[in-house]
Amino acid sequence: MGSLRLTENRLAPKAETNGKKKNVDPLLWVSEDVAVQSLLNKLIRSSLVNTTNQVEVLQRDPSSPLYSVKSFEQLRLPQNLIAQSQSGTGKTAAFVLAMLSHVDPAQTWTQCLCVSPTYELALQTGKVIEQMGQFYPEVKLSYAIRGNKVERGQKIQEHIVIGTPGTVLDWCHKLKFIDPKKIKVFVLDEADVMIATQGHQDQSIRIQRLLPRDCQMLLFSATFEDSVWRFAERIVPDPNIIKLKREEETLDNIKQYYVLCNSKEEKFAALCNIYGAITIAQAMIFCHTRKTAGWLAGELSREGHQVALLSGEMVVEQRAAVIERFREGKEKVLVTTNVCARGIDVEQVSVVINFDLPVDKDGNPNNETYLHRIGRTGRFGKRGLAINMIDSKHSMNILNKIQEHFNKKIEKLNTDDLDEIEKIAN
Ligand SMILES: Nc1ncnc2c1ncn2[C@@H]1O[C@H](COP(=O)(O)OP(=O)(O)OP(=O)(O)O)[C@@H](O)[C@H]1O
Repeated sequence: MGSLRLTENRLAPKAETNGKKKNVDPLLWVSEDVAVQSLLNKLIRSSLVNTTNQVEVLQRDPSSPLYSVKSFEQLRLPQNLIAQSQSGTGKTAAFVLAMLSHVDPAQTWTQCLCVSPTYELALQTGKVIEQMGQFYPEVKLSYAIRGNKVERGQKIQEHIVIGTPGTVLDWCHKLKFIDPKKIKVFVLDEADVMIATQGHQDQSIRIQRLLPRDCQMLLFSATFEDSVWRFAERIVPDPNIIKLKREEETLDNIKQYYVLCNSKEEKFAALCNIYGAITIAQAMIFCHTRKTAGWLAGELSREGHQVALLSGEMVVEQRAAVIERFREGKEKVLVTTNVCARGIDVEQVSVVINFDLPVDKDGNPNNETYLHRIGRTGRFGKRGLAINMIDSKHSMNILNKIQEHFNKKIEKLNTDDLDEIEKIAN
């Protein structure tokens, strides 16, 4: 039968059945009881039932969805989720699967929307949707990104649309390529930056307001500042929450070091010193401004090192081409700004260098960006190395604050000891 009797006292295991002794695992009983109670609570909270009696009646009715369910999850109701998980742990696969499992390929309109903060990330996530979707060939995907032209007056027939917030909003609202009322799943990737950045926030919320009330909302990121959590919980109705403790945010497989220098030039000399060691695999070097990134890439090239430069002022197609070359291993070192700090997944990156530490517009440490930057290495359990270059008392202070924030020691590294660096980089 499989139905549950929710009013029974299930805390006390029955010791006998038909007069015979039965071995009962008390833990199983307790956990079943918790599940039953949780199911009842959630059904009442969701206004699906009002009383325990009503549940009992429904559970006796074979035509009711409650007839055989043992948990709330088995009802397969769309559940909203705000989920935090460390960098490189597979959040993309999780939300791609959620989208694929909700698509009805017989309906030729967009049913799932995924919004990413950058063009590069939208392309990368689109590739994952294509790869995972190859086992579901009827499901079609479209990219709502700059440059992807759709004829006016048309409706998008693809089931899943991935894009950047401005273009997704245009497609749903101004251009009406998508009917937002038919969306079943809405994903905000890198949700904290989508919420914390003013422009992205306006666009994301305007998209969300166009969606039907029962649309499932999934918000994912490796980091959520406290104020962003509060905001996310306000905009997502009745969310399930997966939250990391602060000390769980940093990954032990990424070893963190700092190098002490006195100036930008000394940092450059130290970088040249370790260049051979860090290019055993691939490396990403982060700078605070486009100007520094351009300068550093130029200086490294003059020293005879082959590097690629990716920064925000390049047109998006150029940026996508640079990432592609880096992903294919044609370039070993990528000098970049925060435009690449989040989400970019290149398995072979074994070293991340913060040529400048990440700071916000007031010069305070940007802990979230630090975590995302170093998370470009150590993907899915691999080992990684993060090196922070310090050139002043001020930057040492910032590093100390980052250490305190994550409660994680960042060790001093001697750049003359190449053997040590090679050992770590390997
Ligand atoms: N179940 C799995 N088995 C093996 N590899 C996996 C699995 N799930 C994900 N991966 C791989 O792990 C890598 C990291 O995954 P992904 O990019 O989704 O991480 P993420 O959690 O979104 O990270 P970030 O916070 O940096 O965006 C990818 O290369 C992906 O292919």
